[in-house]
Amino acid sequence: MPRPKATKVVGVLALQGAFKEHAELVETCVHEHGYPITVCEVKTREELERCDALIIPGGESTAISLIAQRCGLFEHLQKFVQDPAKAVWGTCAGLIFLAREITSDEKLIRPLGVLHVAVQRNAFGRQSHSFVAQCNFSSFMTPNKHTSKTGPFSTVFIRAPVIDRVLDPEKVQVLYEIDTPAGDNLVVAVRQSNILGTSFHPELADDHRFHDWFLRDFVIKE
Ligand SMILES: NC(=O)CC[C@H](N)C(=O)O
Repeated sequence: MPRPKATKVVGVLALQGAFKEHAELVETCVHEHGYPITVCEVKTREELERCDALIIPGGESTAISLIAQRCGLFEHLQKFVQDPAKAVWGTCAGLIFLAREITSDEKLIRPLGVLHVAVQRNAFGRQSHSFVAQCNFSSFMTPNKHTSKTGPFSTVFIRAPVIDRVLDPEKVQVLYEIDTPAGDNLVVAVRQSNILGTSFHPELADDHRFHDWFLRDFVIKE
């Protein structure tokens, strides 16, 4: 069935990881604000080709990369993420998969290489070192004037990477850093034009403000 012209298709790469949670939060935003958006899971080239935007979820970057190569999707994903007309968001393993360089275990994973950053996997330690930080994203996240929720965002970090180095500061904007007890500032969110990368998992919070901002600023561009 032909879709109305203005409708955008947001795909969630569904090879491995927390793709259902992302799709649910996109649905919640669409339901609440009536955006002209449909969401679909992406496992094949045909599904990818229908999309205007792609979310690459957290999970295991080695698995996502391997499955993408084995099922023949890797080259199509590479082409998609390099297209400036497409919106792209990688969370956690998705960020690693988008990166140009991986500074740890680099032989295990072939990244898409589009985001001009070097990332370090598992930068905060093991699964048991997972944590939730209260982050205030108001410096970059334009508020939705139709929602009343404000204040810090409960931000989930699970075996999260950090952005060790920005390889091209002209292209990549640092959006957010967190402070460690040791006094370091670690980069955990960046933007490169139409591409967003976050170390953390907004899809695991009971809060859809991050998804709502991505849909407004990257997909609909209102
Ligand atoms: N929560 C996550 O996505 C973890 C990412 C995982 N540490 C990896 O390297 O892929």
